[in-house]
Amino acid sequence: MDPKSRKISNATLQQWSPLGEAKSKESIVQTISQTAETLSNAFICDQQPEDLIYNLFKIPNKEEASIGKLLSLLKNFGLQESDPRLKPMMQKIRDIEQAKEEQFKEARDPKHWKLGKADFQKCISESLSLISRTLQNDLVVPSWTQFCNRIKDIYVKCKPISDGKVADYIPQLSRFDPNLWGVSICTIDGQRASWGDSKIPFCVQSVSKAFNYSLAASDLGADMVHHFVGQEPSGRLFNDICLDTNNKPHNPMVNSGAIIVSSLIKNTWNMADRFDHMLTEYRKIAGGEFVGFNNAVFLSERATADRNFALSYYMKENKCFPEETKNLSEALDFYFQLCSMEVTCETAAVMAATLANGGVCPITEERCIASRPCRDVLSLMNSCGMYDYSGQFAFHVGLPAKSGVSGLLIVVIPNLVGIALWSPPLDKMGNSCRGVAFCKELINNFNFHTYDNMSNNEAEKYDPRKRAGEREKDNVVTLLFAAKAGDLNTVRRMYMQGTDLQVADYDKRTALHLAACEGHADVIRFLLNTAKVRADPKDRWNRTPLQDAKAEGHIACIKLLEQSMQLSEGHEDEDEDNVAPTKTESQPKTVKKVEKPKKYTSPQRQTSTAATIRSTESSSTDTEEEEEDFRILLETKKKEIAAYEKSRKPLEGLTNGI
Ligand SMILES: NC(=O)CC[C@H](N)C(=O)O
Repeated sequence: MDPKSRKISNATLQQWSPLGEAKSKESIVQTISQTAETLSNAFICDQQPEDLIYNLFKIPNKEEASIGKLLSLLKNFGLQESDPRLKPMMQKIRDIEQAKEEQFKEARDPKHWKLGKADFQKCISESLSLISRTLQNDLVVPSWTQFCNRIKDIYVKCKPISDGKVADYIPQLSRFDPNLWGVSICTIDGQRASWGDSKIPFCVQSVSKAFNYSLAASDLGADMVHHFVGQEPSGRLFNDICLDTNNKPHNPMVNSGAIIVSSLIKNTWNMADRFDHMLTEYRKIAGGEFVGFNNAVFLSERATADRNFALSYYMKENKCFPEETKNLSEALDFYFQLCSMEVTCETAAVMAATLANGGVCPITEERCIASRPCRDVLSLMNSCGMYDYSGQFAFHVGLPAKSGVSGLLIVVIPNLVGIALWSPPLDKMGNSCRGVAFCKELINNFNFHTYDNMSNNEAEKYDPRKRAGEREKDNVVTLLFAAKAGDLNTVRRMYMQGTDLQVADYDKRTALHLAACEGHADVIRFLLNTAKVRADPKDRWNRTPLQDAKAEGHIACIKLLEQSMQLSEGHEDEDEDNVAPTKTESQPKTVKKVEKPKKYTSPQRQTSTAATIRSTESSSTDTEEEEEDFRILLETKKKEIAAYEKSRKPLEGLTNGI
């Protein structure tokens, strides 16, 4: 993709204008594009990436570059200063700043950190790959600001929802304010953003089931885990006392399965080491973000867990536990501890992004979950993650998700982003009401549903992965193939969606060219009469659709194109006069004699000699009557167009209708 076509947001450009002399938007974009292009081909250019980046942020007429501007650019693409991949750079900046403060005895404004070339390059050296990718706009969501604005709109739209009830069967949970509402996102490239109550800690509760299963399966293997737990949705409430037909828990996402899965984790270790192990693993999945433990919730849940004890004794009776489980209270304590792990929305988004990223944490690039368990947990989240709402969620949202009674709901868009939603009020299935509403609205706006990406999909939803040029490129490709195939419905749909039907590919070929080449008169008629495209676009070889039609001998297409070209010539005459036609002027003008087309043989467009002869012959076989009829039709249509221009009402006859 030509780097010049990569969009740099205005916000980013605004950031840069104070770089010494006021740089025009074009010159900044030019510099970034040149840098991006060179960075993407660094291996073939003589400049080192560090030099390129230094020059990009260099302050004119000074031997310094602004590291502050670099940081604000990274921020515009969603990369946080706290990102572990930027920590070495941030540490070096602080060390240099500290040394300078000591030297100059003055506090310096961090926003405009100016560093000499050696210091600047020392700072960026350990984060070079991420910085280069960002400058090449090569992150998974290139238009970050636009994407975030759309997510924020959905967050705002869901805020007034007041359905649901805060869980109270665990007393500590019931103390949360029902108005709390937080949203955080993290892409597989570590681009992050948050809205609302995203920094307030809360317990993961059943969301832990997804990560416990992932870690157990990574450690023991899927087959071992599924010797004890099934993969079928239960269709029942998350804490129902029931087993499947094999007398096993239905799946790891309901309480029965989760209790058994947690009893499989490091079950020969002592309780303290088991807990430490899981806290460490959770923190790895979270990329070092906050993961705590809420002892009050743990104690409160343990003291009110009759249902889970009853369920566990029922499973003990059915020999569901591994033989290593000797003490049911300890087994349940461990399960309750994992449910009482504390996170924030921001943490949970990184954890969800680790699942979206195939088990590798996006902000540390550390593998935390093996690939197969990551695939398996997403399958189970897709089929069982929302309890007995899972079927409807898969239908309406079509994404892997896991909910918990604290009001947390994580959603995973594989290979793109992890989303954490938190709002305590729950529906009767135990899912966050605002969270579920957000997911439905997300699918209304983005093509994230598993089956939104079918070919010939008619829904025009936003895909944040697309670069601006790619979206246009898609339209061109779709339109030209439709015109070539004579697929008028697709051409009509794209017209209805506001696509410019005059778009051309890199050979400057348009839909009209393709339709003329293939003889699709109905498509030509629609393009000319309804979409009002220019009748005479010229491709790279200076060839018009009329010449294509004649080269291929498509008579009907020739007539339509000649008629339209003459109409527009006549129209241009009127425009040239630029005066309202007076009574005498409205008299029919003599129609210019249409030049017989010259024979066309372009190296790229060798047409068969027969077709060429046919087209030349066909234009000479027109009878005088036909030409007279044609002239009369021409004059009638000219008058109708003049009247239409005045009345701006739909024109009968000429339009193809939609
Ligand atoms: N759905 C949930 O979040 C339930 C978790 C809770 N700890 C329980 O076992 O009931």
